Amino acid sequence: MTVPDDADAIAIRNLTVRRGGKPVLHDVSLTVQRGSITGLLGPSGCGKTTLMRSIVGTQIVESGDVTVLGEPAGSARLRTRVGYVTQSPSIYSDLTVRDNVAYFGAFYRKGPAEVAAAIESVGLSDRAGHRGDELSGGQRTRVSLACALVAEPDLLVLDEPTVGLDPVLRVELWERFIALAKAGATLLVSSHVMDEAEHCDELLLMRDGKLLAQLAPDELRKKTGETSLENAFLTLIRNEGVPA
Ligand SMILES: Nc1ncnc2c1ncn2[C@@H]1O[C@H](COP(=O)(O)OP(=O)(O)OP(=O)(O)O)[C@@H](O)[C@H]1O
Repeated sequence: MTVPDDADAIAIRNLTVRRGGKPVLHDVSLTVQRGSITGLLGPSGCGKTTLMRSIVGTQIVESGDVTVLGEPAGSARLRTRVGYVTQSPSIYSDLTVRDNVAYFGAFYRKGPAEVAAAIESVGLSDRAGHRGDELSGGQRTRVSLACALVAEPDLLVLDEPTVGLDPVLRVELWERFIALAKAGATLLVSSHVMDEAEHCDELLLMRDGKLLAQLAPDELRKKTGETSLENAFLTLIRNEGVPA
Protein backbone atom coordinates (compact mmCIF):
# COMPACT_ATOMS: atom_id res chain seq x y z
CA MET A 1 0.00 0.00 0.00
CA THR A 2 1.31 3.46 -0.86
CA VAL A 3 1.11 6.06 1.87
CA PRO A 4 -0.72 9.16 0.61
CA ASP A 5 1.69 12.11 0.57
CA ASP A 6 -1.06 14.56 1.36
CA ALA A 7 -2.12 12.87 4.62
CA ASP A 8 -1.96 15.10 7.70
CA ALA A 9 1.24 14.67 9.69
CA ILE A 10 -0.87 13.76 12.73
CA ALA A 11 -4.60 13.09 12.95
CA ILE A 12 -6.10 12.18 16.33
CA ARG A 13 -9.75 11.37 16.93
CA ASN A 14 -11.33 11.02 20.36
CA LEU A 15 -8.18 9.83 22.11
CA THR A 16 -8.63 8.70 25.70
CA VAL A 17 -5.71 7.34 27.74
CA ARG A 18 -5.54 6.02 31.30
CA ARG A 19 -2.29 5.70 33.24
CA GLY A 20 -2.09 3.94 36.59
CA GLY A 21 -5.88 3.49 36.41
CA LYS A 22 -6.42 7.26 36.19
CA PRO A 23 -7.71 9.02 33.05
CA VAL A 24 -4.94 11.36 31.81
CA LEU A 25 -6.17 12.22 28.29
CA HIS A 26 -9.87 12.85 27.74
CA ASP A 27 -11.38 12.61 24.27
CA VAL A 28 -8.61 14.56 22.51
CA SER A 29 -9.05 15.30 18.78
CA LEU A 30 -6.63 17.31 16.65
CA THR A 31 -4.78 17.47 13.35
CA VAL A 32 -1.28 18.69 12.61
CA GLN A 33 -0.36 19.86 9.10
CA ARG A 34 2.84 18.74 7.41
CA GLY A 35 5.75 21.17 7.29
CA SER A 36 4.55 23.04 10.36
CA ILE A 37 5.84 23.65 13.87
CA THR A 38 3.22 22.93 16.50
CA GLY A 39 3.81 23.86 20.11
CA LEU A 40 2.28 21.63 22.78
CA LEU A 41 1.81 23.75 25.88
CA GLY A 42 0.27 23.33 29.26
CA PRO A 43 1.03 23.01 32.97
CA SER A 44 3.13 20.20 34.41
CA GLY A 45 1.16 16.95 34.51
CA CYS A 46 -1.50 18.05 32.00
CA GLY A 47 -0.70 15.15 29.65
CA LYS A 48 1.80 16.52 27.10
CA THR A 49 4.20 13.59 27.34
CA THR A 50 1.32 11.11 27.29
CA LEU A 51 0.01 12.70 24.09
CA MET A 52 3.48 12.53 22.53
CA ARG A 53 3.86 8.88 23.57
CA SER A 54 0.52 8.14 21.92
CA ILE A 55 1.73 9.79 18.70
CA VAL A 56 5.01 7.87 18.57
CA GLY A 57 3.21 4.64 19.43
CA THR A 58 4.70 3.85 22.85
CA GLN A 59 1.53 4.49 24.86
CA ILE A 60 -1.31 2.01 25.36
CA VAL A 61 -4.46 3.94 24.54
CA GLU A 62 -7.91 3.19 25.88
CA SER A 63 -9.87 4.43 22.88
CA GLY A 64 -9.64 6.64 19.82
CA ASP A 65 -7.52 6.73 16.67
CA VAL A 66 -4.04 8.13 16.22
CA THR A 67 -2.81 8.34 12.62
CA VAL A 68 0.69 9.54 11.79
CA LEU A 69 1.78 10.35 8.23
CA GLY A 70 -1.22 8.34 7.03
CA GLU A 71 -0.35 5.21 9.08
CA PRO A 72 -1.59 3.99 12.47
CA ALA A 73 0.71 5.35 15.22
CA GLY A 74 3.49 2.91 16.06
CA SER A 75 3.42 1.07 12.70
CA ALA A 76 6.71 -0.49 11.67
CA ARG A 77 6.77 1.68 8.56
CA LEU A 78 6.89 4.81 10.68
CA ARG A 79 10.06 3.74 12.46
CA THR A 80 12.40 5.50 10.05
CA ARG A 81 10.08 8.48 9.56
CA VAL A 82 9.35 9.58 13.12
CA GLY A 83 11.99 10.89 15.53
CA TYR A 84 11.24 11.19 19.26
CA VAL A 85 13.41 12.93 21.82
CA THR A 86 12.29 12.26 25.37
CA GLN A 87 12.70 14.62 28.31
CA SER A 88 15.58 12.66 29.82
CA PRO A 89 18.57 12.52 27.50
CA SER A 90 19.34 8.93 26.55
CA ILE A 91 22.89 8.68 25.28
CA TYR A 92 25.75 6.26 25.89
CA SER A 93 28.07 7.70 28.55
CA ASP A 94 31.05 5.64 27.42
CA LEU A 95 30.83 6.71 23.76
CA THR A 96 31.92 10.00 22.26
CA VAL A 97 29.35 12.46 20.95
CA ARG A 98 30.36 11.47 17.40
CA ASP A 99 30.00 7.72 18.11
CA ASN A 100 26.63 8.22 19.81
CA VAL A 101 25.26 10.01 16.76
CA ALA A 102 26.96 7.61 14.33
CA TYR A 103 25.40 4.65 16.18
CA PHE A 104 21.88 6.02 15.60
CA GLY A 105 22.80 7.19 12.10
CA ALA A 106 23.85 3.66 11.15
CA PHE A 107 20.24 2.45 11.57
CA TYR A 108 19.26 4.86 8.81
CA ARG A 109 22.34 4.34 6.59
CA LYS A 110 23.70 7.77 7.40
CA GLY A 111 27.44 8.35 7.02
CA PRO A 112 30.06 10.65 8.56
CA ALA A 113 28.87 13.75 6.67
CA GLU A 114 25.31 13.47 8.02
CA VAL A 115 26.66 12.68 11.50
CA ALA A 116 28.87 15.79 11.43
CA ALA A 117 25.94 17.91 10.17
CA ALA A 118 23.64 16.69 12.96
CA ILE A 119 26.31 17.46 15.60
CA GLU A 120 26.96 20.87 14.06
CA SER A 121 23.26 21.71 14.07
CA VAL A 122 23.08 21.33 17.84
CA GLY A 123 26.25 23.37 18.34
CA LEU A 124 28.46 20.53 19.59
CA SER A 125 31.12 20.25 16.87
CA ASP A 126 33.82 21.26 19.36
CA ARG A 127 32.71 18.44 21.69
CA ALA A 128 32.42 15.71 19.04
CA GLY A 129 35.35 13.75 20.47
CA HIS A 130 34.19 13.96 24.12
CA ARG A 131 32.54 11.05 25.91
CA GLY A 132 28.95 11.29 27.11
CA ASP A 133 30.06 11.30 30.75
CA GLU A 134 32.18 14.40 30.10
CA LEU A 135 29.20 16.52 29.10
CA SER A 136 26.86 18.85 30.96
CA GLY A 137 23.13 18.10 31.21
CA GLY A 138 22.29 20.59 28.46
CA GLN A 139 24.97 19.13 26.21
CA ARG A 140 23.62 15.60 26.75
CA THR A 141 20.15 16.87 25.79
CA ARG A 142 21.60 18.25 22.58
CA VAL A 143 23.37 14.96 21.77
CA SER A 144 19.99 13.22 22.15
CA LEU A 145 18.54 15.71 19.71
CA ALA A 146 21.40 15.14 17.24
CA CYS A 147 20.71 11.36 17.46
CA ALA A 148 17.14 12.06 16.29
CA LEU A 149 18.12 14.67 13.69
CA VAL A 150 20.67 12.41 12.00
CA ALA A 151 17.83 10.21 10.73
CA GLU A 152 16.26 13.20 8.96
CA PRO A 153 12.76 12.14 10.05
CA ASP A 154 9.59 13.51 8.44
CA LEU A 155 8.05 14.03 11.88
CA LEU A 156 10.09 15.11 14.87
CA VAL A 157 8.45 14.88 18.29
CA LEU A 158 10.45 16.78 20.91
CA ASP A 159 9.55 16.69 24.59
CA GLU A 160 10.79 19.92 26.21
CA PRO A 161 13.98 20.06 24.12
CA THR A 162 15.12 23.44 25.42
CA VAL A 163 14.89 22.78 29.17
CA GLY A 164 18.19 23.64 30.83
CA LEU A 165 19.62 25.39 27.79
CA ASP A 166 20.93 28.93 27.92
CA PRO A 167 19.02 31.64 26.00
CA VAL A 168 21.54 31.78 23.14
CA LEU A 169 21.32 28.05 22.53
CA ARG A 170 17.54 28.12 22.78
CA VAL A 171 17.40 30.73 20.03
CA GLU A 172 19.83 28.72 17.89
CA LEU A 173 17.81 25.54 18.33
CA TRP A 174 14.59 27.30 17.40
CA GLU A 175 16.30 28.63 14.26
CA ARG A 176 17.22 25.04 13.47
CA PHE A 177 13.63 23.86 14.03
CA ILE A 178 12.30 26.60 11.74
CA ALA A 179 14.80 25.61 9.02
CA LEU A 180 13.74 21.95 9.34
CA ALA A 181 10.07 22.88 8.94
CA LYS A 182 10.89 25.04 5.90
CA ALA A 183 12.61 22.01 4.40
CA GLY A 184 9.34 20.06 4.82
CA ALA A 185 9.68 18.34 8.21
CA THR A 186 6.87 18.51 10.76
CA LEU A 187 7.77 19.33 14.34
CA LEU A 188 5.73 18.84 17.49
CA VAL A 189 7.51 20.54 20.38
CA SER A 190 6.33 20.60 23.99
CA SER A 191 7.26 23.40 26.34
CA HIS A 192 6.34 25.01 29.63
CA VAL A 193 7.67 28.31 28.36
CA MET A 194 5.11 30.45 26.62
CA ASP A 195 7.69 32.68 24.89
CA GLU A 196 8.67 29.64 22.82
CA ALA A 197 5.09 29.54 21.53
CA GLU A 198 5.94 32.58 19.46
CA HIS A 199 8.05 30.43 17.11
CA CYS A 200 5.19 28.03 16.39
CA ASP A 201 2.72 28.04 13.51
CA GLU A 202 0.07 26.49 15.73
CA LEU A 203 -0.42 25.87 19.41
CA LEU A 204 -2.07 22.98 21.20
CA LEU A 205 -3.07 24.27 24.61
CA MET A 206 -3.74 21.59 27.19
CA ARG A 207 -4.99 21.43 30.72
CA ASP A 208 -5.93 18.46 32.91
CA GLY A 209 -5.78 16.00 30.03
CA LYS A 210 -8.02 18.07 27.78
CA LEU A 211 -7.21 20.06 24.68
CA LEU A 212 -8.43 23.58 25.42
CA ALA A 213 -7.65 25.04 22.02
CA GLN A 214 -5.72 24.54 18.80
CA LEU A 215 -4.88 27.85 17.21
CA ALA A 216 -2.10 30.13 15.92
CA PRO A 217 -0.33 32.49 18.38
CA ASP A 218 -2.01 35.54 16.81
CA GLU A 219 -5.44 33.87 17.01
CA LEU A 220 -4.82 33.22 20.71
CA ARG A 221 -4.05 36.91 21.25
CA LYS A 222 -7.12 37.95 19.28
CA LYS A 223 -9.41 35.52 21.06
CA THR A 224 -8.33 36.66 24.54
CA GLY A 225 -7.52 40.33 23.87
CA GLU A 226 -4.07 39.83 25.46
CA THR A 227 -0.79 40.78 23.82
CA SER A 228 1.46 38.49 25.87
CA LEU A 229 1.00 34.80 25.08
CA GLU A 230 1.53 33.95 28.74
CA ASN A 231 -1.43 36.13 29.76
CA ALA A 232 -3.45 34.92 26.80
CA PHE A 233 -3.06 31.31 27.93
CA LEU A 234 -4.01 32.23 31.52
CA THR A 235 -7.09 34.03 30.26
CA LEU A 236 -8.03 31.04 28.16
CA ILE A 237 -7.69 28.77 31.20
CA ARG A 238 -9.90 31.11 33.25
CA ASN A 239 -12.51 31.01 30.51
CA GLU A 240 -12.27 27.23 30.24
CA GLY A 241 -14.89 25.91 27.92
CA VAL A 242 -13.74 28.12 25.04
CA PRO A 243 -14.25 25.88 22.02
CA ALA A 244 -11.03 24.51 20.47
N1 LIG B 1 3.77 5.83 34.57
C1 LIG B 1 2.70 6.48 35.02
N2 LIG B 1 1.77 5.86 35.78
C2 LIG B 1 0.69 6.50 36.23
N3 LIG B 1 0.42 7.79 35.99
C3 LIG B 1 1.31 8.47 35.25
C4 LIG B 1 2.49 7.85 34.72
N4 LIG B 1 3.17 8.78 34.03
C5 LIG B 1 2.46 9.91 34.11
N5 LIG B 1 1.35 9.72 34.84
C6 LIG B 1 0.31 10.75 35.14
O1 LIG B 1 -0.26 11.15 33.92
C7 LIG B 1 -0.54 12.55 33.95
C8 LIG B 1 0.08 13.19 32.72
O2 LIG B 1 1.48 13.06 32.78
P1 LIG B 1 2.41 13.60 31.59
O3 LIG B 1 3.81 13.14 31.88
O4 LIG B 1 1.81 13.21 30.30
O5 LIG B 1 2.28 15.19 31.80
P2 LIG B 1 3.16 16.38 31.20
O6 LIG B 1 2.20 17.43 30.79
O7 LIG B 1 4.10 15.87 30.16
O8 LIG B 1 3.98 16.86 32.48
P3 LIG B 1 5.42 17.59 32.56
O9 LIG B 1 5.27 18.91 31.86
O10 LIG B 1 5.62 17.74 34.04
O11 LIG B 1 6.41 16.69 31.92
C9 LIG B 1 0.01 13.09 35.27
O12 LIG B 1 -1.06 13.26 36.15
C10 LIG B 1 0.93 12.00 35.75
O13 LIG B 1 0.90 11.93 37.16
